[in-house]
Amino acid sequence: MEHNREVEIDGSSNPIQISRLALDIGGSLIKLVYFSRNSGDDEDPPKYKVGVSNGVNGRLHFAKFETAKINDCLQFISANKLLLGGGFQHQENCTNDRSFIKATGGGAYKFSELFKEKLGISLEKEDEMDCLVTGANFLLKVPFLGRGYCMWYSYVTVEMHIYILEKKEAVNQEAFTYLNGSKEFVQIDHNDLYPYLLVNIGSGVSMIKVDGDGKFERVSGTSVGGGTFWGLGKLLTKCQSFDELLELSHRGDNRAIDTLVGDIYGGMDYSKIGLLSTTIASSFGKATSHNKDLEDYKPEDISRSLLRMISNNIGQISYLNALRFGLKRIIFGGFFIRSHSYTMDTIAVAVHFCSCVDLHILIMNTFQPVWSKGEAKAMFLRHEGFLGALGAFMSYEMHSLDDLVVNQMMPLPVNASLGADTNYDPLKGDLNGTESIQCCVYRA
Ligand SMILES: Nc1ncnc2c1ncn2[C@@H]1O[C@H](COP(=O)(O)OP(=O)(O)OP(=O)(O)O)[C@@H](O)[C@H]1O
Ligand SMILES: CC(C)(CO)[C@@H](O)C(=O)NCCC(=O)O
Repeated sequence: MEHNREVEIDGSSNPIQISRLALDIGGSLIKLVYFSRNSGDDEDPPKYKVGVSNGVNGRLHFAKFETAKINDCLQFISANKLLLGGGFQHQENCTNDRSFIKATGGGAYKFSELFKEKLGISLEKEDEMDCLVTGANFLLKVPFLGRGYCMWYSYVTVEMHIYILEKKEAVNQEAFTYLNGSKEFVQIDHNDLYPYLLVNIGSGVSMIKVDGDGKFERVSGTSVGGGTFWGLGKLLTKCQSFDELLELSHRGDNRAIDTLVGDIYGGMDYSKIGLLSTTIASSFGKATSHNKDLEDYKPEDISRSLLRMISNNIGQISYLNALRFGLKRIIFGGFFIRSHSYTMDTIAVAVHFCSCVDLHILIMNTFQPVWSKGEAKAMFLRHEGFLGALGAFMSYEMHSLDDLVVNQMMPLPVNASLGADTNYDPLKGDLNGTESIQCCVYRA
C-alpha cells in the first residue's frame, strides 16, 4: 500500500502530496523523478482540465544532481520530505517501516548502503537498459498536441531548498528533429514506432535496438561519450563546470584546431570521394604543430572542437548501427545532449549525411542496405536525460505504460501564444531537469 502524506515543497501554504520517487544514479549525474498529486485547490483553471476517470491527477517532477555531490541529493530528498510518500512499502510489511524506492543505474548498487545509512531506505534495483527503454517508449507515446492545444507546465528549480512553481504554457511535444538550427517536432504514429535505435549518451554511450515494450537488445556502445567530453574538456580548458564548457563551445571556432580537408588539399574539395574542403579531415590535427602549446589555443576553440569530435563520432557509430539493422529512426537521449544546438546539429549531420560518404558507398555496395543515404532520421527528446529515471518510476508495481497517462487535452485559450520553444536557448532556459509534466496516474 502506498503512503501519501502532504508535504510543503513549493514554499506556499498549499501542501503538495508526493507519491513515488524514483532515481537513476549514473556515473556522472543522479536523476530524480517524482509524482505530486494536485492539491485540492488545483492551480490549473478548471476549464482547461480534462476529466480523467479513475486516476489521480498531478505532476511529474524532474531534478538532477552531480553524482559526485550525492550528499546534496540525499539532503534534497530529506529536506523536501520526498520519502514520506516517495516509495512503496512491501504489501506484507505495511505496518513495518520497510520502505523502498526504485533506483536504476550503476549507483543503485554502488550507493545502496549510503541510502540505507543516511535515509534509512532500501533501493530496489531496476535494470538500467530496461529502464531506458521503458522511459523512451513512454515519452515517445505521449500524445502529440498540435496547434490549438497546450499543456500547463511548472518549473521547479533544482537549487537546494528553493522551489518555484510557476505556470507556463507550452506546446507538449516530446520528440523533434534538429537540422541546420531548425527544430521540428515530430508526431510519431504509435503503430509505427518500432523498431528504432535508442542511443543514450551519458558518461558512456549505449546503443539499443528497441522492438517493442520490453523488447530490446543492446547492440553497441562506446566509451567515448559525455564523460569524455566533460573530462577532457575540463583538463584542456580548466573550466569548472559542464555548463561553462558548453558555453565556451558556443563562442569557439573548431577550424583553429581541427585539420580540414582543405588544409590538406590546398583549399580544394576532394570531390571524388565526396569530401568538401570544409569537412574535418582530422579532429585536433592542427594541435600537432611544433611551435604551439596548449596555452596558444583558445579554450573556446578547444571546447568546440572536442564537442564536434565526440558528437560526430557518436552520430557516425549510431548511423552505422542503424544501417546494420535497417533502422530508420535513431532516438538520442542522455544528458550529454542538453538540448544544445551545436551538439544536436553535429549528431544530426553525422546521421543524415554520414561525413564519410565513401564509407557509405562502400557499405551500400557490399551489404545492400535497405535504405539509402540520408534516410535515417536523428531525433531528440525534450526529457532526454530522464529516460532511466522515468523507467524506474514506471516500474513501481502495477505500472505499465498505460497506467501513467499524460493529461494532455487542454484546449488552448484563444489568445495564448503558441510555439513557446522556437527561440529557446538551452543555456538560459533549461528545460532539462526543471520541467514537470501534468499527468495522471491510474490506480495510484
Ligand atoms: N551539470 C552537469 N554536470 C556534469 N555533467 C553534465 C552536466 N550536464 C550534462 N552533463 C553531461 O551529461 C553526461 C551524463 O549524462 P547522463 O546523466 O545521461 O549519464 P549518467 O547516467 O551519469 O552516465 P552512465 O549512464 O554512463 O552511468 C555527463 O558525462 C556530461 O557529459
Ligand atoms: C556502463 C554504462 C552502461 C553505465 O551506464 C555506460 O556508461 C555505457 O554504456 N558505457 C559504454 C561501454 C561500452 O559499450 O564501451
